[in-house]
Amino acid sequence: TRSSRPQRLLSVVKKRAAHGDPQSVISAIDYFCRHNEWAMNVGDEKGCILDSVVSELNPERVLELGTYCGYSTIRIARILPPGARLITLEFNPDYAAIARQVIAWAGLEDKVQLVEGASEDWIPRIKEHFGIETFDFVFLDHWKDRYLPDTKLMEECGLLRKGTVLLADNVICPGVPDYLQYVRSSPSYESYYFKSHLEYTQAEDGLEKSVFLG
Ligand SMILES: Nc1ncnc2c1ncn2CCOCCNC(=O)c1cc(-c2ccc(F)cc2)cc(O)c1O
Ligand SMILES: [Mg+2]
Repeated sequence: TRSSRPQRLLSVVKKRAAHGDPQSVISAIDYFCRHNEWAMNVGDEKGCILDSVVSELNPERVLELGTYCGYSTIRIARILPPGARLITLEFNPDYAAIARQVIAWAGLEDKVQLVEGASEDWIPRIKEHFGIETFDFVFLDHWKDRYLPDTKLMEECGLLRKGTVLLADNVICPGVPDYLQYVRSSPSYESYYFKSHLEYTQAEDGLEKSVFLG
């Protein structure tokens, strides 16, 4: 049967990117998705905004919701300080299997822990399972109707501290209206919208950066 889109992405990475070179993996994926076949990676334009938010924060403990093929996982992991750790949750086992190989090809497996399962099942177990108190940075890029309930769940589970930064992808396209309304009106968050475009297209999209105030 025909290969899957994630399988085609992995084969492009193995053919075009240098093993152990995260930037070449990022460039190979972006070239393929722009010129051959669109895929739902955060992409190069929003990816540069992601890079700037992460490098300004220098987070030690990072959570990513929604791994897909690991594109944003390696964008984040490649600029983390030594000793920093990224936990990424992926629901789809086929995506997870591809993401593990993409992360390994980039040589970043020591900084990344990929966990398979639904965010709502894993978020309440992160503290005791990973021995983590709170996260410094959370990247939301999973089911758009899970952004809000999972943010409230992270609050309830004490995974956020004063200053924790949430960065949400796709706040315009596909859109997360309930999440946006919450972080922009809640006194517990200071929010900022980075206007950009949907990956590899000219459609509007953007990232919402929200600082938890405790
Ligand atoms: N751990 C977990 N717990 C729960 N659920 C989980 C999970 N891990 C994964 N999932 C499942 C969902 O994963 C993928 C979510 N991402 C998107 O759907 C997405 C869609 C578009 C898009 C598509 C079509 C258009 F026309 C225009 C835009 C663009 C994007 O940038 C997107 O990120
Ligand atoms: Mg996305």
